[in-house]
Amino acid sequence: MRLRLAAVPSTLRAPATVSNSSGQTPAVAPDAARPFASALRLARLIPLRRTLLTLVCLVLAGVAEGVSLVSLLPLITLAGSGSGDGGGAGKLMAWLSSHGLEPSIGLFAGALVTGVALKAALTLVAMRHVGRAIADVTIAVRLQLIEAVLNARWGYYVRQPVGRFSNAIGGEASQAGEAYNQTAQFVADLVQIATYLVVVFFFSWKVGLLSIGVGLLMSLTLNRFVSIAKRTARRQTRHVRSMTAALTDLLVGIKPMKAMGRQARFQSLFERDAQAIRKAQRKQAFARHANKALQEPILAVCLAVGVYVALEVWRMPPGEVLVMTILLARTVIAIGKAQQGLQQVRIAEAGWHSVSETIALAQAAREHEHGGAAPTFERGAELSGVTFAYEDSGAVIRDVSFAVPKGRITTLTGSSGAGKTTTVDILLGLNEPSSGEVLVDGAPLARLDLGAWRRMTGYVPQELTLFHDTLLANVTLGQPEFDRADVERALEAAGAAPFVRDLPEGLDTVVGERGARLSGGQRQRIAIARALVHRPKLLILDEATTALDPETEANIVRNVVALARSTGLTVLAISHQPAWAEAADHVVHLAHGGVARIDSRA
Ligand SMILES: Nc1ncnc2c1ncn2[C@@H]1O[C@H](COP(=O)(O)OP(=O)(O)OP(=O)(O)O)[C@@H](O)[C@H]1O
Repeated sequence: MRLRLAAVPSTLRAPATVSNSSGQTPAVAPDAARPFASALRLARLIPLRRTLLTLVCLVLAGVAEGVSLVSLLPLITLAGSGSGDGGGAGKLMAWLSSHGLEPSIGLFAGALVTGVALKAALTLVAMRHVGRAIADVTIAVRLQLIEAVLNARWGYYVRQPVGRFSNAIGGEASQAGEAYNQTAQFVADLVQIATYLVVVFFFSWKVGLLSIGVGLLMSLTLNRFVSIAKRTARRQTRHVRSMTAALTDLLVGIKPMKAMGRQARFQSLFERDAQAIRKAQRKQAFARHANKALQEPILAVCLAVGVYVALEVWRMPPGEVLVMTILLARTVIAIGKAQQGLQQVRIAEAGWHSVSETIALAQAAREHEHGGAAPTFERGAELSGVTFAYEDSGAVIRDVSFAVPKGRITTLTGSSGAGKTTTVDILLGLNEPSSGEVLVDGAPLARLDLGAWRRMTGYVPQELTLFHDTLLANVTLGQPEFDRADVERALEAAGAAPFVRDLPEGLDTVVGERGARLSGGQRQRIAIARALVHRPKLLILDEATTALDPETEANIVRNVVALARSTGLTVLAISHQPAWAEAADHVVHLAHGGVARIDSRA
């Protein structure tokens, strides 16, 4: 089954950037100022062997290209004059002769062709590894994000706009792969430049220095466009993230807006982001083209100066000057290509930085579910003197104490905002009390295995969400250990069996986006079945029957009471409905954040 990440509460207008609970960007957030830092962090996501193999292939490709370049000068010299001279070509031919290799056009032409062919083959192998690495990086980032997000504390979800995750898992994760790709290309460009420089220095240190000077001049002149591309890419990523978050929120709550004909108003919300994205894209395109376009004039000027200096000042032989010109041109072109590559790295990094910030924030909010003692549930649970305050607010509940005895039905009631849901969240360990404690069979929840405790419970929230999937998958939550018989038993207890039987496709009916193809009451009954299918020891219902007619509600209450009496199921129901108060063994009245009174059945 394909269940999506559960929708979580979010604000309509998402902030463009987020911080952790203390308002700080976490220490693990990427530092874009350090060159190659991002590439190293990306490389850690894939096997080291692959990165090393890629680097080795690139370096060997550089050596092969060096061999072909070194062969070029004597080849031209031999073709022109038939003999070597006192320059670099002459030295090379003398060295070859002293090692028993007779310099000839055939030898150098063979070396040239072999070098070029080897370079092409090795580059192909390197890029094949890069291709695999891109796929590995992208999937590793996605899995890391999913793992981090699913294991974060409850408070984290409340603060995050859900669209941030959709954006991160899609476009931004792909950009992480692209950042790796561009960095690999950039490294290949650097190896090529190094090869050219070695060859140039081999023939003439003066031309070597000239090449470095030209390269530096080109880098300094064009670096501004790299910075512009980096800045605009980051701005674009931020606004796309903000836009996606806002649109996701809007779509989740589109029904009332459509019903009231107010959706058009919200279009203006996207205007600011759309304008900012347009501006950033324009600037980025300009920076990319300017970087490319300015390289040719710089190259032409440098070549003209270089040829003039070589011929008129250094009085180099014309054959050698011709080869040097070729080498200088290729070096400068390679530097220009590397400059463009760096620009692409900076652009792709923006998405990678954004997704890694999302991962870092989720990891910083990691919940440690496991590690404590395995809980038992023989006597029941208890809140003992619990006080709790949300961030930046006063205490929502104060000194709350009551028991949820095993096999009994406890109803929690109180006015809106009294703190009922907050209390249940504390019982489930979703929120930690500021003082006081939750006890399960007398053991503090803080010392128990939270995951095991939660697996003992069935929970139906106030704002329930069904997934765009079949009824079967919605009840089992995709867990294969539950068969159709388990699901039918749960549907029966939840009072959903009759309407499911009437559906043409029964359990295989797809319920639509957030269960939109079912009525509110039908959705509630499916959610109750979902909470019962794994035979929990504690069933928590947060206003779970509010959408039902009194008869259907009474039927469900009867079923749940029968389950409690026959199986020892413990029930905690938040409800204002008389049916739950009448069925309860204990009714806990919350008022102004405290327990006003507890009514117990004689
Ligand atoms: N995530 C949150 N951050 C800050 N304040 C919150 C948060 N959730 C709830 N509150 C506040 O805590 C108080 C109690 O909310 P809670 O949802 O527990 O009330 P309730 O009794 O369940 O209300 P209702 O019957 O309306 O569902 C309210 O004042 C609410 O505004």
